[in-house]
Amino acid sequence: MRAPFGARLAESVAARGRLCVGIDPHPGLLDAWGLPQDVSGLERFALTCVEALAGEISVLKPQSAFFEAYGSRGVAVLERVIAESQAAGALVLLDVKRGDIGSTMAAYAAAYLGEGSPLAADAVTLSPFLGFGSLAPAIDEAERTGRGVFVLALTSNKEGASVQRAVGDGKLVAQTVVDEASLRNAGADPMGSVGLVIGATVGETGLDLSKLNGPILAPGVGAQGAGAADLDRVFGPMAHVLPTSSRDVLKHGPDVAALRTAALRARDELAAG
Ligand SMILES: O=C(O)c1cc(=O)[nH]c(=O)n1[C@@H]1O[C@H](COP(=O)(O)O)[C@@H](O)[C@H]1O
Repeated sequence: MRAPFGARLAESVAARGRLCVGIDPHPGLLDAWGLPQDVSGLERFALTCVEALAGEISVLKPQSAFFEAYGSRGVAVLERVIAESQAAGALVLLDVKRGDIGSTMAAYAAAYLGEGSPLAADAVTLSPFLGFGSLAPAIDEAERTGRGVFVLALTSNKEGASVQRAVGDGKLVAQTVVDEASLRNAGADPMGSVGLVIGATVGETGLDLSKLNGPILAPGVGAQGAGAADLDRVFGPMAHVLPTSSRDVLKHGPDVAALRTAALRARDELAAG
């Protein structure tokens, strides 16, 4: 039986440092790497990332859409990315941003978090905007299988604020997401397995994160403009913040050594102060 995701993440970050690298095979990056825009190019791109990063970086985050764009053969590449990254010791956070009514959410949970599913990762990204409670089947399944979830709270894009900073029941919608996640994580040691996504670009969060007891994925560093100073400004000395960067690291490929060096440099620059 797998240990809970929160414990596995804490252990991985202690050993490998706090950085998640996104595997986002943008068509423009395939071009820049001199690869064809077909399944063979996708496969070469993604497996080069795994070779360069999976033995060193604590979390890899493949973005599902870039694989789905190539149909079933692209999804087969995603399955290999998940399996080979895990075999090399990295945790895999599958970025699918799912959210649905509870009965179908259970089907997504089986696909991405269920034991024996070829697409099961260590954790997935979820969207709570059908109501946090609609995510219960996925959170329950993650808890059953030692996996985790990262729920969108304050996203890095500027359009997110119109929904996430809206006030309902006297508090920010994003605070409701924080509070629900905190309830699920209460009492877990060293932390729970229900993470949040809060962009490093969001400035003052206006959120009380003191009871979260879970990890925070912080996208927006690098290509979206945020850096180490922004992480400090947004999160202060909070524990369990996991910055994530995709294009700013990936642009250093296709050379395996150069890609690895760029990732390690980003990890060191973004290390907790
Ligand atoms: O959930 C995410 O990963 C995510 C949430 C968010 O608020 N903002 C955000 O950029 N992301 C993802 O993080 C990655 C950022 O990529 P770069 O901008 O190239 O570093 C993309 O895969 C986004 O989909």
